[in-house]
Amino acid sequence: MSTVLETTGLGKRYGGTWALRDCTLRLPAGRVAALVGPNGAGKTTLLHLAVGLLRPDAGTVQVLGRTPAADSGLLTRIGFVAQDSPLYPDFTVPDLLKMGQKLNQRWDSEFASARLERLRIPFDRKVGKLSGGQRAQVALALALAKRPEFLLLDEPVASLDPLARREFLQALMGGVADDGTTVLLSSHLVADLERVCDYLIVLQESRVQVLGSVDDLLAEHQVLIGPRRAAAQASPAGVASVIRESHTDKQSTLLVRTNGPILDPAWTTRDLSLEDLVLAYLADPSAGVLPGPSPLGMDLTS
Ligand SMILES: Nc1ncnc2c1ncn2[C@@H]1O[C@H](COP(=O)(O)OP(=O)(O)OP(=O)(O)O)[C@@H](O)[C@H]1O
Repeated sequence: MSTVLETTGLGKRYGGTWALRDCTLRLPAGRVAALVGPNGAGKTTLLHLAVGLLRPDAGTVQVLGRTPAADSGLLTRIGFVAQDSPLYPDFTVPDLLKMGQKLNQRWDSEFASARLERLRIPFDRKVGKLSGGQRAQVALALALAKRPEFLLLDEPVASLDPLARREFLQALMGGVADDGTTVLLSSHLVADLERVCDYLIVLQESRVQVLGSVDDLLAEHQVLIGPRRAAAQASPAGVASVIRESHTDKQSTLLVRTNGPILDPAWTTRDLSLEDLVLAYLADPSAGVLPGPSPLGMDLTS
């Protein structure tokens, strides 16, 4: 399977502080990847390195087999919606559509106009006078109209109301499904991402903490509910590591990474949501799932 984004030991430093460090990851083509992590984890830095707005201080980054920042031809093949959807404030939507047409060979003007008309975005008003959510919709329409091979979005839904958020993500999926576009989408709204993303990258403290296909990650994690266990007690067979645990007087609830089936009848098992998984890892910066020979023999990178 071809690779759209590949980083090796990638790092970016501001003064003496690393904004992103030792970042090694591979995003296969056709994936819709969620990029999550707490404030300041390095998400925007990674996206800016990938689109060539920043140059690495360590390691390498390759997008579609090329080096961003050194290859301006790459810009015609990628779409980027930056945080807060910056657009020329004095331009109207038709101005932006005209500019997009001039600058992009594969530009789909009809798609962008139809989409923005359907969303009732005012065409006669300067975009600086649109609401934050309307600007986000304009920015997405412009990015999709490029028909990019790789689309990167930095917190695109943060300013949208819940209904608009759902519509935005549906439009995103509709817009990319036919073309097989690879998407990398940063957001704090993990529950929303669960519906649309099939790949997960968690950054924490400027490093990659979790990386892999959502299906594989959910398959190898489970919630176990059983009798209250003592602090030093061994985990049941099939548990590779306990990511998070909570206890009542009589009962323990463990979120675990497995390396085999849990057959001990004392424990009831339950699947977990992507949000549960992400929150558990974020709560424990020392835990991590990175590609390599996995306990279940799954290749987390494909
Ligand atoms: N221009 C800059 N100068 C100095 N430090 C910076 C600069 N940009 C980012 N940083 C620092 O780099 C780290 C990573 O920032 P980044 O914006 O990549 O995080 P983020 O995960 O996108 O955060 P958020 O979720 O808040 O948007 C932070 O500690 C931030 O303060």
